[in-house]
Amino acid sequence: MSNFAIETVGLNYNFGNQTVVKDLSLQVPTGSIYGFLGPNGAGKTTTIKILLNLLQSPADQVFVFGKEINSNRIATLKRVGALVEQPAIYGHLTGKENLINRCILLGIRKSKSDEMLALVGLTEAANKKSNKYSLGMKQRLGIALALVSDPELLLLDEPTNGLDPNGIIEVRNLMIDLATKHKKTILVSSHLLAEIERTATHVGIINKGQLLFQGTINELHLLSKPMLEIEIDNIEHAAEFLANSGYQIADQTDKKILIPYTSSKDSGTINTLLIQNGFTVSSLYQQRKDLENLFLDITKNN
Ligand SMILES: Nc1ncnc2c1ncn2[C@@H]1O[C@H](COP(=O)(O)OP(=O)(O)OP(=O)(O)O)[C@@H](O)[C@H]1O
Repeated sequence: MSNFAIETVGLNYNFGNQTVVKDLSLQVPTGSIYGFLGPNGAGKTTTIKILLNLLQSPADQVFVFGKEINSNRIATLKRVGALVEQPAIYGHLTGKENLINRCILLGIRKSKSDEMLALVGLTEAANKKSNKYSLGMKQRLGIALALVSDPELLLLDEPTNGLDPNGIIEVRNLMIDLATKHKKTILVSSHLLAEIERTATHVGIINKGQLLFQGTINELHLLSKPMLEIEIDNIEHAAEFLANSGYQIADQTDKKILIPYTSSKDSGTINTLLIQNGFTVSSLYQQRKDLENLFLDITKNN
């Protein structure tokens, strides 16, 4: 049996004469949180719709749980839950009523609704009309609806899009819980590198329908080394001092010096060293890369 919950083999997909997915070979390990990262229009939603057989792929290019999707549609999709675009919620019903509705539709005992509410942290809001829910609560209800059938695999298309910081944290923690405590495999799409870095164990990066990188989150970090950004006075002397102390200067502006980030302990040591030698350090932090910089790193490394 394949170790991949999802495997695509040279997948191609066109809308008319526009090719939106090109030779895409995804490998999503069972039990992973796979961050599917790419800018708007990269082809993420199209790929997710293909994985759900909402768009039909050519034969023998998409395998879910090791089975070809087109010829095993019903059996495979029974094991998959999804949240694509807006969650299908009846606003005039409470969260619990929405879930009971789904249980009835799927022929599942109604008491499952309480388990799902607890799982996504909505027990207290169970009897509130869902149109009174915050966006984060609505997303969590959407995920609960996708979980009613107890799927092994969850496909979440930009689940934190449009959420406030609290909502983002709620959804993020829920994904981590589902993967670690409930052993779900999760494919989650996003256009934000920082978002994926906080949850994913594995990453696939797509641009213009093509896979640029695929690997573990650690492999991604090796490829795209984080930097320590030091804002400091007397910049020329500080850079010279750091270089003489054995640190590699990766970049320098008139206010900041960048050196490769190693650990928070090393950052502390550098801070102490600079202060003891008479420099004033205004800030010192690990620079976060955005997707654009990551693309540059990947292209350089290839
Ligand atoms: N139904 C459709 N008909 C024609 N073209 C489409 C259709 N759906 C998507 N596209 C085009 O396919 C390309 C990929 O879109 P897709 O929605 O898959 O990207 P995405 O990575 O999910 O981006 P976003 O985050 O903006 O949704 C885009 O150029 C889009 O305009």
